[in-house]
Order: sequence, then structure tokens, then C-alpha cells
Amino acid sequence: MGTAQASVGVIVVAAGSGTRLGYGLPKAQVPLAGEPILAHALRGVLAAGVAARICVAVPAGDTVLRKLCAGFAAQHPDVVISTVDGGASRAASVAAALRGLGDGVDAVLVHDAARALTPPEVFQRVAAALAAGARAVVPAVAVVDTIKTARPSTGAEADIAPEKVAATVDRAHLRAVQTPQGFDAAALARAHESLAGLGPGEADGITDEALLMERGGVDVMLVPGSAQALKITTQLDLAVAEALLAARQPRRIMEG
Ligand SMILES: Nc1ccn([C@@H]2O[C@H](COP(=O)(O)OP(=O)(O)OP(=O)(O)O)[C@@H](O)[C@H]2O)c(=O)n1
Ligand SMILES: C[C@](O)(CO)[C@H](O)COP(=O)(O)O
Repeated sequence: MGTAQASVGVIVVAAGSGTRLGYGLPKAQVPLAGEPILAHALRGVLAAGVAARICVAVPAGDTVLRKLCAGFAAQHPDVVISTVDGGASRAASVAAALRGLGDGVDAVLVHDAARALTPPEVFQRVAAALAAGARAVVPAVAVVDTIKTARPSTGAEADIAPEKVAATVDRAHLRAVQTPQGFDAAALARAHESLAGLGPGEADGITDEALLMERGGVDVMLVPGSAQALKITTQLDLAVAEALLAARQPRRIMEG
């Protein structure tokens, strides 16, 4: 897009069911420090100050998250905040929100509600790289574990353990990618057109939009992500997020 004045739309995908979290509620509704996960995610987007429009994909038929978004919209009349029904896969939810965002934005940031504590600086880094001319930008962190590939054990080995190491990967070049992922709006729309007609099973393999860009031969630039942008997937992640939020509170100074 190449100009700092470009209009940015942010998609927040919040239509997932949260099966692995196992809370019995759609994940974006699950309370984190007393508020739905989506409320934290929206506050992060708004604090970054990069969005002219925000479109949130919520579970089809949901009224709780729609009401939450309407409350944010009332408090932020300077930003157009809308909701759409999400789809059966993350990719389908992104596609629905892309349509909901409409024309008139130069760049689109796609963000997981599940990465609810992403610091505003991460949004700003992604937006700045787009403004500097990148067509696709992803926040990333280095991988800290030693990574090995596995293959099934065979014969007598299978009685000891189901898998064995196939190889150890050189982690120097490995990056764990996060959201928000930023794209030139036209390039993202074209990439998503290529998904039309995919079944839900096939769409499940599209775990992020950067993959679509890579397939289309677009260079995907990496900017620093943040450990705080963890994806709340399991109960352990929710506990970590609670602890992170508690640590963000101004500390009380005991006097006397
Ligand atoms: N059909 C879907 C599936 C996922 N998402 C969103 O995509 C992000 C990443 O998905 P994940 O964290 O894996 O969420 P869930 O699909 O809810 O998790 P699970 O697989 O445990 O059910 C989340 O913000 C989630 O709400 C979505 O909008 N629509
Ligand atoms: C987009 C993402 O958050 C980047 O790490 C991730 O790919 C989403 O994954 P999931 O398959 O929806 O859990």
C-alpha cells in the first residue's frame, strides 16, 4: 500500500468452539479476569489505534458476542465495528469477515480473538511494515524447543513406543507465527477467492492466511511478535493469560 495514511481494516475471528479449552462455551465468551476473551482482544486492537474498521466473526446465532461488539461500537464511534456469522473453519470465518469489512480498505489485519493479550505494539509493527510497502506481514517468535520429526515405530519397537525420532530439525531458521497477520487488501481478497469451493475438511488445512500468500508467490515478511500474544487453546494457556493480566495491573504500594 506504501502510505502511512492508508485505511486499515481489522478482522477478528472469534467463531471457534473452543473444544480444546473444554469450558462448555464458545471460546471467545470464556471469562478471562472476569471479561469474555473477545473483550480483551478488541481492547488490544483498539489500543493499537491502527483500525478504521473492525469486523468480528462470531459463532452463527450468537447474541452474547454480538452485544459485546455493539457495546464497543457505541464507545468507539470513530471506528466502524461490525459482526458477521463465522463459518465451519477458521478460513471460512476469515472469508465471511472479509465480505463484512467491505470495500474501501487498503490493508487488512487478520487477528485471532484467541490471541487476546497481543500487545498493541505488535499491531503497530505489522501496520508499519504494510505502510512501508510489504504485501504480507506476519509477527513471529523464535522456537525455543529442540524440534524433532517423528515416524511410526515398527515391529518389536512398536511394543516399546508408538513413534521414534526420524530427524532433528535445525531450529535456527524456525519461527512460530502469530496474529495479527497483515495483507494488502486486494491480494488477500484474491487469495481467498482461490478457496471458494473447498470443503470444510480441506479448509481446515489452511491454518493461516500467510500460507495462501506463500502459495501465490507473495513474499511474507516477518516482524517481531510477542510471548504475550500466546493463543489461548488449553486450560493451561488460560491460566497463563490470567497470570499475565494480573502482572499487568499497577502494583499496589503498601504504605505505613
Ligand atoms: N470455525 C472457526 C474456527 C476458529 N475460529 C477462530 O480462529 C482462531 C484460532 O482458532 P483456535 O484457537 O484453534 O480456536 P477453536 O477452533 O475455537 O479451538 P478448538 O479447535 O479447540 O475448538 C480463534 O480466535 C477462533 O475463534 C473461527 O473464527 N472460526
Ligand atoms: C493463525 C494462527 O494463530 C497462527 O499461529 C494459527 O495458525 C491458528 O491455528 P488453529 O489451527 O486455528 O489452531
